[in-house]
Amino acid sequence: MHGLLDGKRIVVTGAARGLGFHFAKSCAEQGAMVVMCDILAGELAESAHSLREQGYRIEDYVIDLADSASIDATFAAIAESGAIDGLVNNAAMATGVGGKNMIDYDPDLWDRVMNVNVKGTWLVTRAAVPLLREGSGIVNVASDTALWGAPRLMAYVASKGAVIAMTRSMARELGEKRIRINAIAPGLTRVEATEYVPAERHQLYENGRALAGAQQPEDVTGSVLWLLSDLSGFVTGQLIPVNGGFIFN
Ligand SMILES: NC(=O)C1=CN([C@@H]2O[C@H](COP(=O)(O)OP(=O)(O)OC[C@H]3O[C@@H](n4cnc5c(N)ncnc54)[C@H](O)[C@@H]3O)[C@@H](O)[C@H]2O)C=CC1
Ligand SMILES: Cc1ncc2c(c1O)C(=O)OC2
Repeated sequence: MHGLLDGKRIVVTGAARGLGFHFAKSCAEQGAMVVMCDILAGELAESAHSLREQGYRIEDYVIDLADSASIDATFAAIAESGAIDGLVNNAAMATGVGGKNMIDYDPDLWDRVMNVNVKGTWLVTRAAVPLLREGSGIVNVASDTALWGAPRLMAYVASKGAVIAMTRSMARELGEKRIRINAIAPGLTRVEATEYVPAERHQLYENGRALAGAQQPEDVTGSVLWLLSDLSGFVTGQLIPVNGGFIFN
């Protein structure tokens, strides 16, 4: 069996559910050993167990991106079993952060969203870098809402814009270590976290795509696998929208 990620050890944050779970699973299917991290301890244990039952090599760690001590402790534990070959910065506050316009938005929620989505991505990347082998790839999961400016989702949109900009800056620094870092910008994808999104919003996306219709997690995994693999070995600092060709204006 030859997989795109044979023998690589890949860390995926936010892997208990949603897109992160699909990224973890597809990395495992491509031959990787996967380190699944999430704040949801119970769901993480169940998800890791379900993949182990399918014969995959999975480690799982509880982590809180809002707590730098938790991040450093998790990566110290990961380091005990050796180096890593890739990282997917997928965890983010993506649920319960929208629906309010900018006038009514709660400043404390703004702080939490920025803290987890932006600072958390930096702190995780910082903790991972000493463990990453030369040639490794990092994938930051942004969102196409940052490209077209989804309304009533302001803090989230701002946080993803920051992730995109941070990716470009980090690429220049990490290039010195021969580590690549890129971002993807998925469109609205059908997962538990987006079930609350009103039907009209789903319709707007689905009708606005060059490839019309619903976006599933399976539509996003290929881009992550490619960016983690040696096939993208000269690609860094880039943003790849993975949204079926959503038309922005
Ligand atoms: N579903 C969608 O339509 C889209 C999602 N995205 C992005 O994809 C990524 C995954 O989101 P979904 O699967 O949709 O949502 P989700 O809410 O199911 O997944 C997010 C995961 O991150 C974890 N997480 C949240 N806060 C954390 C913290 N402080 N520490 C550690 N883990 C934490 C959650 O427990 C959860 O498992 C996010 O970065 C999201 O912004 C981007 C574009 C579209
Ligand atoms: C929470 C949330 N709500 C709506 C949307 C997204 C999202 O993550 C997204 O990325 O595109 C639209």
